[in-house]
Amino acid sequence: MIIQKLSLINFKNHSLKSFEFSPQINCFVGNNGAGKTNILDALHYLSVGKSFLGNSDFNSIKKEEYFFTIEAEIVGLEKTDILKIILPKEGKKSIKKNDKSYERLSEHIGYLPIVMISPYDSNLISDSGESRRKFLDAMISQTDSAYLFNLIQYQKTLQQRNALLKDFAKNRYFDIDSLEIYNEPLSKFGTEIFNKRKEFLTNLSPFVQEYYKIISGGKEEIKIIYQSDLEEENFKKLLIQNLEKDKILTYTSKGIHKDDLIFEMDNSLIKKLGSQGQQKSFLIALKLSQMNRIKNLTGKTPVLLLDDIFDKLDDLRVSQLINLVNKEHFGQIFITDTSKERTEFVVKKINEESKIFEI
Ligand SMILES: Nc1ncnc2c1ncn2[C@@H]1O[C@H](COP(=O)(O)OP(=O)(O)OP(=O)(O)O)[C@@H](O)[C@H]1O
Repeated sequence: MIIQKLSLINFKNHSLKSFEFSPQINCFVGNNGAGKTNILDALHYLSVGKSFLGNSDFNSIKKEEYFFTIEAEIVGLEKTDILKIILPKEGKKSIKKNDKSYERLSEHIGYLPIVMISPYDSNLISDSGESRRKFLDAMISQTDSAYLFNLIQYQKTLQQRNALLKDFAKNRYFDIDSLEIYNEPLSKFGTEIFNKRKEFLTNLSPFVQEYYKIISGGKEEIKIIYQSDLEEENFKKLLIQNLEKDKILTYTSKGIHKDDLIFEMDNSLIKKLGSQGQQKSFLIALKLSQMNRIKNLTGKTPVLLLDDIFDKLDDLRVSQLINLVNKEHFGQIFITDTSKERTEFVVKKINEESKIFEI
């Protein structure tokens, strides 16, 4: 899919802006705070109907205005569609394709896949396991609706089991039978999620390693390790073995809601030993692998958004990344950078049609 045209009205700091894009490389250059990332965020809205920052939609309406619109012409293999997102300050957000509203946002997901690489990704390395689980879940759900269903059911059941454990503690009472009602569905949904996560990471890891090797020029080796309670024992047994502990803690202490991903570089934690450039290279490799996976599973090449991509990368890594983009034909790409000269220099090396927009 190619984003051919984009018009913004009152979106963040942009009152009125229109662009006609190259089907290959598009760069936004300008000073800090000019609104380059905001344009990428508008493209992110077109893909999933919300900001990549996870903020409330109302923060995206330009200050002191009453609505925003994002309108785009999307060229597919067979036809061109008009996508329009309108958010009034008082009212509901609407997403329309060719003037027809979607009933549910989920019907739109997958129409225009986008992969974004941004400085905010560093949270994936530095934050708690929850952000890595969210990232993992988002990656798998993009192409697997059954996974999303299992995840929602698991979370509901977990909440109910935890509420019961709290209720027992509050009322100084315990009834094993009513607690065990939740063990069966929890282990069923949990085990399916565990198997999918394991399979997903087994398939993804070699790509991340390969991309990292290319970007770093073979300097370091990275590894992704999936850490789960279910590696040691089956889920039903775990729930039984940890019953006394759960009663004291008043929550379910074992399960896939405690899973984590360990990112290693040369057998040490990237979080501890990786420099900013090495961490960034790892995140780029991870996201490019995600992109590759979406492409293989859906047949659609995601649009690639590279926010502040050259910051913290040395010249070798920048040129390796460019070679990679050249070789793998990543489809339509949007890049932001503060330096026009650097962008022009980099773009010249890429063997594709490009446009540079000064913001
Ligand atoms: N709702 C809004 N209304 C008006 N301005 C906004 C709104 N939301 C964000 N902004 C402004 O947008 C600017 C940030 O834009 P953005 O992050 O796109 O900058 P950038 O060009 O990517 O900068 P950098 O080079 O520093 O990454 C800030 O000045 C911020 O105040």
